[in-house]
Amino acid sequence: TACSSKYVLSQMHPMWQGPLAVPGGDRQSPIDIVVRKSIFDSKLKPLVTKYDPHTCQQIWNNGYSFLVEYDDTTDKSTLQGGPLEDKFRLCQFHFHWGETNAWGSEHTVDKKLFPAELHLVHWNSDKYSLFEEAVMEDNGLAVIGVFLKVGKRHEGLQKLVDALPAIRHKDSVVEFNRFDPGCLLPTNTDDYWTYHGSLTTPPLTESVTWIIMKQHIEVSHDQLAVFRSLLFTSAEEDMQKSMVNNFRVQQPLRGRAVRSSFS
Ligand SMILES: NS(=O)(=O)c1nnc(N(Cc2cn(-c3ccccc3)nn2)Cc2cn([C@@H]3O[C@H](CO)[C@@H](O)[C@H](O)[C@H]3O)nn2)s1
Ligand SMILES: [Zn+2]
Repeated sequence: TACSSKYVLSQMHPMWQGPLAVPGGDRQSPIDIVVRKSIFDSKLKPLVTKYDPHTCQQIWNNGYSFLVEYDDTTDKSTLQGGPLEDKFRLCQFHFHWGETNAWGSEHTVDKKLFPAELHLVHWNSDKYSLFEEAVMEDNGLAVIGVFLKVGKRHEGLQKLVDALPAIRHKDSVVEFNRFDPGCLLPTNTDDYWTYHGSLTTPPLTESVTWIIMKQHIEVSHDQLAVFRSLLFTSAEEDMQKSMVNNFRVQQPLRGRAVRSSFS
């Protein structure tokens, strides 16, 4: 019977059927970026990222995505500049993707969907001493979003892709070191959109300065297919569900301005 064989279903994870909008939330993410309504701000500076590959610690499947976690006990891997006043520490990066290449990103540009989106999560280490503190504050977090397109193979990503079979199930972890997240940024990091929003997974706190790169990166069809071989479910569960469509539905702009660093 179905319950005895471990067959794989690709379906919306209950989490994403969760709160469509946080009650009273007026700066929720993700959003559609309407290019012609974005406002050029000449005061926006280039991003300054200083990532130390040695602070990379582990890669794990948290049941929503897979996270590459960094040692954020010192200012070794940081982000500053751009729209930011303070220095922010990298704590992790992860991705969101679809079950096909037709969709998967959380943000869109003039409604254009991308097959996947990378998020590099940082917290304000000038003002707070722990992620848990920063995540509750207006200016606590900064997340860089990078769109992925299907094209040529991404050599830097392959090391990460090769580690995924070891973390197929929820809560599996493997040691992962010496990975430079800078290799996942596009060549041009001067052109971006920025707006004030929220985490796109619970607790959905409205503490994120979003920095969405205008330039995408390319990964191969096969590399994305390995993302889809991950499972939402743990090894013990009977019904294995493939980890796909792990993106949140888009949220109302509520009058927020989206600024661009380029005209
Ligand atoms: N789609 S996205 O908008 O970008 C993101 N969506 N969620 C993200 N994270 C998960 C998360 C955890 N918490 C949280 C809030 C209050 C108390 C405890 C945890 N909020 N968001 C970001 C994230 C943080 N972490 C790790 O959380 C630990 C505390 O649980 C902390 O000690 C580590 O330093 C840090 O790395 N993992 N993920 S991002
Ligand atoms: Zn994310």
